[in-house]
Amino acid sequence: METNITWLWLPTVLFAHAFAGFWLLKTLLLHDPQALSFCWRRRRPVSKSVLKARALQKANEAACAATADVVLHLPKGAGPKAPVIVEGIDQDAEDLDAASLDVEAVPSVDSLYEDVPVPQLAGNMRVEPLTLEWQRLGCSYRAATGTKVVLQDVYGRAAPGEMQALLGPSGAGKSTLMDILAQRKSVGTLSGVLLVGGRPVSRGFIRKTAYVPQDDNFVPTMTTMETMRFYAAIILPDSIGRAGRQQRVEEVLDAVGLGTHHKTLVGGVLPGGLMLRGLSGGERKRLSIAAGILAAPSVVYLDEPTSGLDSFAALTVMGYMKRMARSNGQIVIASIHQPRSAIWSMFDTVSLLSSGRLMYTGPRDGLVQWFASRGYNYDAGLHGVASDWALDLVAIGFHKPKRFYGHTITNKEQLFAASAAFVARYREAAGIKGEPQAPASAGSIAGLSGKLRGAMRRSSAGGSSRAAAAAAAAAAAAAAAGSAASLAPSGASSGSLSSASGGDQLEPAPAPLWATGWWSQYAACLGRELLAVTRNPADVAGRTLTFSWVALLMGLLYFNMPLDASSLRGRLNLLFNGLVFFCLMPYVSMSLYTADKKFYIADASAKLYRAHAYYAAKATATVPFQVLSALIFTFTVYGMAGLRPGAIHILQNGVVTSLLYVIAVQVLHCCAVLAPNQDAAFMLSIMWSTVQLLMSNFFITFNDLRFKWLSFLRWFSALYYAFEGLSRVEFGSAKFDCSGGVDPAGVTFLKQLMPNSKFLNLSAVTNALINPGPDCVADTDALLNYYQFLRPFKTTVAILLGYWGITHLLTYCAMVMVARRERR
Ligand SMILES: Nc1ncnc2c1ncn2[C@@H]1O[C@H](COP(=O)(O)OP(=O)(O)OP(=O)(O)O)[C@@H](O)[C@H]1O
Repeated sequence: METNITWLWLPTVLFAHAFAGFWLLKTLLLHDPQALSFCWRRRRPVSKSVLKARALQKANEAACAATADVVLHLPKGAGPKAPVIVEGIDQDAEDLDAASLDVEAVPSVDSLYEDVPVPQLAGNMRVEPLTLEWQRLGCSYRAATGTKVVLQDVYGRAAPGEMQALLGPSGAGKSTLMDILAQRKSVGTLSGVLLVGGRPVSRGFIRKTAYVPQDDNFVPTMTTMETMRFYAAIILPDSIGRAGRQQRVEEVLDAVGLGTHHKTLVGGVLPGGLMLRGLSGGERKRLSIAAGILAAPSVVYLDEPTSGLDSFAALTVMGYMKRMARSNGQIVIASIHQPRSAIWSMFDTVSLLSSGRLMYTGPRDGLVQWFASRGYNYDAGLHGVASDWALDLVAIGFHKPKRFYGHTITNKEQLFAASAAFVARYREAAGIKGEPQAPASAGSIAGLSGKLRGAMRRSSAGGSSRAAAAAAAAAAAAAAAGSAASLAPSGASSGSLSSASGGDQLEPAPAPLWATGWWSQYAACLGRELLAVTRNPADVAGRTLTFSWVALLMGLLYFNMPLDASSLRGRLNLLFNGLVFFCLMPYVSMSLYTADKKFYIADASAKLYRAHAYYAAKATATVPFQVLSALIFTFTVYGMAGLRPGAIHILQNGVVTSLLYVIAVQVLHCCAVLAPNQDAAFMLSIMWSTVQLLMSNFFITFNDLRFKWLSFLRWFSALYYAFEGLSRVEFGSAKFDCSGGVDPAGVTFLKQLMPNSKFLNLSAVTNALINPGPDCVADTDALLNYYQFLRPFKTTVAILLGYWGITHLLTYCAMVMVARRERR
């Protein structure tokens, strides 16, 4: 007798393959739009925006090529000291390079990049020029060996239109300082004062800043345009409107030279290890910058913007930033290693750190003068670019040949003495009274903003006046440089915002913490999640196929089970095996869950969106696909094996299996968030899975437990509840025909197992077992009683729903907690 339900499993299998094929094809076409060109040959019209972008790109390249010419075209026979003949040099660059390179000049940024467009601000967007000032900043961590001070007594200031370099050897504290300034620091004991426009920094200040990290946080399967639209939807205010957002995105992409790459995938390594071709390293960096400047921030922090770029790409990126800062009155603070001379000349001011101490802060050309006043002399012919020399000077722990370095800093004592001298000079010139900052003690680890705000309140109570702070900083910098140079950077002061960089502080307008509402954030995150899951071949498409193929295998093994008592064991085994598969299958996606965590932490540190908006979007985007996969598996196996007929039973089976699968996914996701790394996440998950299997009541019934009290573990086994639910659906109030009797092979086995049983050897007994009669009926409620599966189906579903809800709650709390703890 045919028991398999063809109308159920065959369409399910066909649908699964068509569904997975659809997403795979879409992904293929995204990677290679010409992949199906053998099917049709049609030239796609080039859109107006792409044509415009191509023209701009050409202009950009021409400007950059001109740069290359200027720098490379030395007069014939020119030696290292021969003058370079260029036109249009900038006075600052000339001063610097005369001193540092012993060449006449490096061309000015303005002359190099005058043709490169700086994006106009869309609609009613405007940059709010702000001054930034920090005093006595400190940071320490609790370590096994005691308190580890990584930043101490750091001062500085930045004015609108200024580009400031953060220099220092590895481990000097540059990233720590930048994290504090960008309000991203969430670990460690922090101290000091951060003033914006002379006022204590407020929560909303982060909306006026952009932090461009060294490693970006883009979804590899999204195009540049989709990526920018996501950021636009999150960080541009709702009032700009859809058209305004699109205009701004196009402008910024054009400006950073990505106007012709709207449809290029970002690319990179997908969670799971698949490598996607996409943007080059330099293009990714430009995309990071584009995302950073989208909302016209007042302050842009760049964490090592040139790392990983070739020197030409580095020059292009920094040249663009310089022009943007100057044109829009934005502050750019960039941590940087070994800038080439042309890039070094772009910086207006410098902060030099070493071992967490401030070695210098002030105008770029005051750096050499300050150290010269301390007896550390710079020889341009010998030492190269001044920044390289300064880095060498403050690096300790290495052998420094005297012939090359002359008088230099070689140990901590000398380093701390030089730092103390600079800080004392700075404080004296700024009129800052009181003791210098003591090392931040290892107190409780607090969130950055709370800690800083606390510190700022104390500072305000101390009567620090805004005007005095500004004037003091300027005076200090001038004094520190030992020259008449003012803090106002030459570039900024010559620009339209010169007044802003003088003594008057620009006060910030209050800003809300979030640029957009909950729904806008939810919609943007949902769109991004959908693109991420549907375009990753290992996600939706790969999982659908895996579910379908495993189901086909399982269905073939149990194909067409007879609808009588002889199939009872097979049915029970099949139900259990299917549930085990649902518990194990989420392991294949562990890399996706750990990648999600990394993504969220990075976005949370930039305060891009509300945690609940993100979480709700993630669940909305992923749960339907999870349920679909579970149903594809269930319907295929159910139909092929021929489980209990009836639509209601099929539906109830699907509800339970889907619930178990989403629970298993959620538990593994939670483990990935809680665990410090993927290995630990696997360990946690395996502990959970072991409890699921052992406490399912299948391998060992609770009645058979040696230590009965251990049966409390069943409350943690979602597999147990699901098994109970499925058993009730399959066997509840069912009557199975048993007229076929017990399999004769089984009876023979019993006889061999118990050779002394006289009763079994009676032929009447054997016959009764093999031929129990035509009216034999097996009441499967006895089976349910044996396993103590007595709960009503609805109760089981309610318990599974509650279990799922709790796992979501745990994951959400863990995610928020982890994001608070670690930001990088
Ligand atoms: N969470 C932490 N716990 C303990 N020490 C830390 C922590 N984060 C950073 N540090 C230490 O703080 C010091 C400064 O680190 P930071 O990353 O700011 O330096 P950096 O100048 O940016 O270095 P690099 O140029 O190599 O990136 C380093 O010694 C680093 O080991």
